[in-house]
Amino acid sequence: MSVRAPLKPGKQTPRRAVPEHIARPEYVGKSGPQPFQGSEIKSADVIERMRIAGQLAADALIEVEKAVAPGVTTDELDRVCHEFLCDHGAYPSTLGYKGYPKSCCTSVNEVICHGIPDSTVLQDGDIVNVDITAYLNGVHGDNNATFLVGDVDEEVRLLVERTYAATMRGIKAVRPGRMLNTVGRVIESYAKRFDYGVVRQFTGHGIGESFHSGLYVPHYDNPSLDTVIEAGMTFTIEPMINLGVAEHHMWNDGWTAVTRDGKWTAQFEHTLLVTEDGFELLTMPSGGAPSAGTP
Ligand SMILES: COc1cccc(Cn2ccc3cc(C(=O)NO)cnc32)c1
Ligand SMILES: [Co+2]
Ligand SMILES: [Co+2]
Ligand SMILES: [Co+2]
Repeated sequence: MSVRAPLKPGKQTPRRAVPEHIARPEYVGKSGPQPFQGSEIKSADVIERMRIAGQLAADALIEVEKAVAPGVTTDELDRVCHEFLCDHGAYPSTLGYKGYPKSCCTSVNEVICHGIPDSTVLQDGDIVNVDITAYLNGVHGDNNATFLVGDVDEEVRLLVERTYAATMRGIKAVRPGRMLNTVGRVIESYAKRFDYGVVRQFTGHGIGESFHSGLYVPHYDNPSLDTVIEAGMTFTIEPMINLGVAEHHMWNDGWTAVTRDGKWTAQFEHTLLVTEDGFELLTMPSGGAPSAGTP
């Protein structure tokens, strides 16, 4: 296995501008918590708008995937994401969200989530998760994928492949009337086959006119979760699965979570709608084939 030194924060570029005509989410320019007021059951109109925002977020992820290569900085990935979303009239939801400074999250190797794009240069053998949320016509679409950078070790490649498989197993368990805990139970039981750590601190979430609603979607078995899945709900499933322990610690940038033991981690995310007989993925690209990790 190529010995890659542990990651350290790089240098950040100044905040990117968003054209004035592009509508901002309610939290931009505001500090402090923005309490969620909506309903978890979305109207047909919100759902239709989420289909469009979700497809754009998925297309943005594919555009960024094309830029992933050894020698490319994570800030370059942020530029590609930012320009793609703005060119299509969307606001990058993470920019200014709780003060977050960039238009996507780029989480390399042992970074679990919320890695900040910077001067970090991707190296052959790395993995990088890119998390993109598009805000368009008043609604958010949130997705992420973990990409291989050049030639990745078998153990790490298997982690990525199995994390995608675990994500899809969790998604396929969604249907109205089921307990929401079913999602976490199937994800965790699959990950445990390989002795992987399933992150507990960060969960999936309700999403729609708000980036995060009050709904939490754990990716582990939590028998005390008494939420029943209902048609019309829209939420993300975004498990973070580690080669080693599930625990994390935070960098002192206040955003970046890394694995406690320094072992590498992978993640995939979709935004989905609960339908009368199951689910509909809202973050499918316009070209049809979803982004990386799909064997
Ligand atoms: C204040 O504390 C924190 C710490 C970390 C992150 C943030 C805020 N934030 C920034 C980007 C981001 C993305 C998601 C997301 O759902 N990805 O799938 C969630 N939160 C996010 C705040
Ligand atoms: Co996330
Ligand atoms: Co996301
Ligand atoms: Co999310």
